[in-house]
Amino acid sequence: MKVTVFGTGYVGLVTGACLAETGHDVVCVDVDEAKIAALKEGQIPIFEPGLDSIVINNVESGLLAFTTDAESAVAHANMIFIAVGTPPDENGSADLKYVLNVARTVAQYMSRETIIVTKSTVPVGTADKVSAAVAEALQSRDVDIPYYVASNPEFLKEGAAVADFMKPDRIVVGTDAESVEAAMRELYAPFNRNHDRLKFMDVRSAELTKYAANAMLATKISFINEIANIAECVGADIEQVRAGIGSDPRIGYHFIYPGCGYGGSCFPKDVKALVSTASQVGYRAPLLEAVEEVNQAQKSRLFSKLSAALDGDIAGKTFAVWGLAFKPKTDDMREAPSRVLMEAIWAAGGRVKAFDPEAMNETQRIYGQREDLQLMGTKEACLHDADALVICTEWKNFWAPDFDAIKNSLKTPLIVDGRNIYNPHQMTELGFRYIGIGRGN
Ligand SMILES: NC(=O)c1ccc[n+]([C@@H]2O[C@H](COP(=O)([O-])OP(=O)(O)OC[C@H]3O[C@@H](n4cnc5c(N)ncnc54)[C@H](O)[C@@H]3O)[C@@H](O)[C@H]2O)c1
Ligand SMILES: O=c1ccn([C@@H]2O[C@H](COP(=O)(O)OP(=O)(O)O[C@H]3O[C@H](CO)[C@@H](O)[C@H](O)[C@H]3O)[C@@H](O)[C@H]2O)c(=O)[nH]1
Repeated sequence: MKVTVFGTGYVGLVTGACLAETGHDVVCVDVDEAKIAALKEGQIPIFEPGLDSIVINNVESGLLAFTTDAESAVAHANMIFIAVGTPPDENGSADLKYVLNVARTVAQYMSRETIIVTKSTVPVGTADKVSAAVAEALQSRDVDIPYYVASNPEFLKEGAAVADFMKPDRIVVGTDAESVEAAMRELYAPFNRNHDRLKFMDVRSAELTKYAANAMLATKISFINEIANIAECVGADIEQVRAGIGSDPRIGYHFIYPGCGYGGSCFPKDVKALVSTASQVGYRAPLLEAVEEVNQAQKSRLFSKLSAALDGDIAGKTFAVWGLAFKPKTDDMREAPSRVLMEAIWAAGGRVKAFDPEAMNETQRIYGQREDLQLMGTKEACLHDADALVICTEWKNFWAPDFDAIKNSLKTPLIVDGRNIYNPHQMTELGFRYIGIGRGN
């Protein structure tokens, strides 16, 4: 099938590349000229495992093309995906300006019956707004072209985006139109072979399903972080508690890893947006408000622990920071806990030597040159003459380091571990002062 995708970020690029990989004929369009120029050259603007090869192969085979020309992109297909950003506005609601701009652009150029599919994460009722924007633009052109607006929220995780898209747990489609259902079945047939993963529902339910999924996952994380904080106060080890509760299949092991708070471009903004949606219809959502509040506090705990371990004496000291991305296998630093930690260290007069396997360029882009931040080429290089090591992201490469070398390099053998990747007893035996999350210290 011919498909057009607006937006070449994490979702748009992965959607376009994965649809092309299964034989669809895809054009991806973006307003960012530099990004499109780079993609045309085979340069992938984000680090996402497996993405570069499917983009390059499908561009070569002619099934995937990139453009900034919206008119030709709309002419390419009568199934058009909107996969642009929905950042929070000043009230925490999702800002729909990019989504509605695309809707108007599509209406400006479309010449035949068109299915417009919202893949961006959008609040309940957005399909109606998209529909109204299209209707208005068509009216101002004085044309009457039939169109449908469907919802098809995306559930991929960064760092596993290609794998998630290729093997989805479910594909949610909100539509009331049988013809749209048939088109979506055809589009997703390659992803739907052994089990029927397609879940058709009404548009509002599809829009809410996306927020409900993210809010549920964020709730699990804030829940375990709160239990971790209680564990600290009562001298229990959250890792043993986690194993104890996760073995109950009603609870499960997924998304109950305690840490330094959830980050990324989705959970923080989507929980806030759902709280905002609820409040707009007169419902206060105290559980979701608490999920957000616990997470904010959790992100500050690494610095509090570091500062407490040094009796508040941060000024003039240097700290090795391992892991800058908000999670492993990505270079994305949006809402990353590492940023809260580093900014607190700097505010207190400390310095940072940092390493991340993929997010060094992104860190440089965000913070530029500053004399209290040194980006080091290896994790070992951060340690020399540092007053402590702080771990923000659980990259696999950090799990089994040479502990003797760490001890020899650090000025004091202090490790603050925001992801609980080491064994506290072993660390004590090795002579470290080891502070984890929810581990009785
Ligand atoms: N990042 C994720 O893991 C993820 C997963 C599921 C859902 N989502 C949702 O998907 C949406 C997109 O997220 P993302 O992370 O891919 O965003 P992103 O910021 O990485 O990319 C958005 C892209 O849209 C482009 N754009 C903006 N206006 C445009 C226009 N008028 N025409 C064409 N392109 C335009 C931007 O230039 C940018 O390249 C958001 O609603 C997000 O919540 C994200
Ligand atoms: O047990 C856990 C699991 C995750 N996290 C943190 O939670 C954040 C988000 O992680 P993850 O969900 O793996 O990454 P995202 O790429 O943000 O993906 C989420 O957000 C996407 C955008 O909406 C959705 O599509 C995905 O289904 C949803 O998992 C990261 O900071 C993780 O460190 C924890 O602290 N503990």
